[in-house]
Amino acid sequence: SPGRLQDKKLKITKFNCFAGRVLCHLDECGVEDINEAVEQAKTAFNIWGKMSGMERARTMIEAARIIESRREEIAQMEVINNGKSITEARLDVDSARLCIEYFAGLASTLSGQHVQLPGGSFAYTRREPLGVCAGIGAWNYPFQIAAWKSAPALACGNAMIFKPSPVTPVTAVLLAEIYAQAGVPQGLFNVVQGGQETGRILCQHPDIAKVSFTGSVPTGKKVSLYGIKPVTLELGGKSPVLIFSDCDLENAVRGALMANFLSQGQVCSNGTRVFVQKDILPEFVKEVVKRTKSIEIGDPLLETTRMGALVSRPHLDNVLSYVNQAKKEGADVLCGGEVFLPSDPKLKDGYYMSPCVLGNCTDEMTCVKEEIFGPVMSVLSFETEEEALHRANDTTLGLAAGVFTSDVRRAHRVVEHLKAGSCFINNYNITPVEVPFGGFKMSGIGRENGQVTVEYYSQLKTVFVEMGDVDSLF
Ligand SMILES: NC(=O)c1ccc[n+]([C@@H]2O[C@H](COP(=O)([O-])OP(=O)(O)OC[C@H]3O[C@@H](n4cnc5c(N)ncnc54)[C@H](O)[C@@H]3O)[C@@H](O)[C@H]2O)c1
Ligand SMILES: O=CCc1c[nH]cn1
Repeated sequence: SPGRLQDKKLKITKFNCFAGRVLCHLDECGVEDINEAVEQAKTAFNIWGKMSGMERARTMIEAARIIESRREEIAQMEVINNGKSITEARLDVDSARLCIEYFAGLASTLSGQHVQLPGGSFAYTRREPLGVCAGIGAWNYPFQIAAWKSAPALACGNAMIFKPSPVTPVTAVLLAEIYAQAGVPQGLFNVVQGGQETGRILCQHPDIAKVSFTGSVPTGKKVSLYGIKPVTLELGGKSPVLIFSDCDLENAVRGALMANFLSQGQVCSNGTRVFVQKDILPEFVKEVVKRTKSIEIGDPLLETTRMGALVSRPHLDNVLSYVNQAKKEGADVLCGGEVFLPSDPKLKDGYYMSPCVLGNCTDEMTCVKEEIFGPVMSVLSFETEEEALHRANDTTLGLAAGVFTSDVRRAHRVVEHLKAGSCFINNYNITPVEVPFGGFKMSGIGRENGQVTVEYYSQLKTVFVEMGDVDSLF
């Protein structure tokens, strides 16, 4: 309601990441707005939660169809929202659509179990929705995260109130429009805008049954303490990629680039610690540096661009400060790591930098220990499999890990010992919606995508049915 929002004092200023200009101002939602969204969601849930899975699926499939028909418009809006290249933004829109299609397919499969008990009695289980769920998004995949959270929530019969990051507030609103156009009950998927205070109010609301959060470890810790309600936490990473000398080098180089430079390096699962077996290190580094230097940086709306702008000026400054710190600690900047000025004068205030490869890295360096969340790859060398595994696992995080080798036995032996929720063999950073995604250790709790996610958006009710008399002890 615009009338209500105009009363709010706190404002979000959204910048266009690739030109550095003010894009819009938004009012932060407060208690009243959130109460209103929750009331609407409860009303919608009373309708949606009672529908059959097939009925819900039909509406969700319509939402997926609308996304497909608006693909280019959403992708262009995501470029303005986030700064990533149009090529990647289109893939994000596709992933959002596929996720909605996938969970629409699962909606009618939700079922329980029948258990026979003595004397003809029996019990059965029912998988029931939780109610009104909160989704909190990070800024790196704004549209996709909103879909990855809402699709399983809605498929299981829940309502969702979604709060995007204030850094990228725009495209989640398009998803709300699309669900409404597809015919979900009014308020079933609503968007509230704001930062940490809005997020806190939303998560702590007594009628919010579950929180699904994507963001940093420190914020995730706060969210996990908000109350006795189920939480899914998709947090940060500092993931390792192990490149053995028996690998297909061409694929290992491609994999290392995919592990570091998608979305300007702003990907939670990025494999930023690249461990390379000593005997192939010179060859690997030469090829990685050559290809990194040839990455086309600039206007993210151009088809030829492969790296757009980082998400904000403060974030760019932070990433550059990590590169400086790495230099001070003895790493070699093999390429990049500098502010990039596009030739188009309209883009001169955008947040661009050249992708960076750091050589001569050691495990103690800040660039190897901390999540930089920018286009900075740290290359380390190792000699034995045992050593590489020990060093790869020597972190409090455990989101993802990769291994490149042609030895099938080594590949499976290594992933068995890697302490990470998503492991890749001879590839990196693919996220098909049919498979679960999520972290070990401090990288998170729970999973997104795949069949298992149904368990995180529903609750199991057990019903005991007595067919005889009550055998009372009294
Ligand atoms: N594992 C994953 O799937 C995944 C995906 C994307 C990003 N990430 C992680 O997210 C981080 C970058 O994103 P970010 O900077 O937006 O993270 P962030 O933790 O700063 O913010 C995430 C969201 O939480 C909200 N928030 C902040 N304080 C809150 C509070 N006290 N209560 C409730 N909500 C609050 C923010 O407004 C934002 O919407 C990185 O660490 C990255 O690894 C993880
Ligand atoms: O950023 C981490 C991986 C991901 C992609 N989409 C949502 N999360």
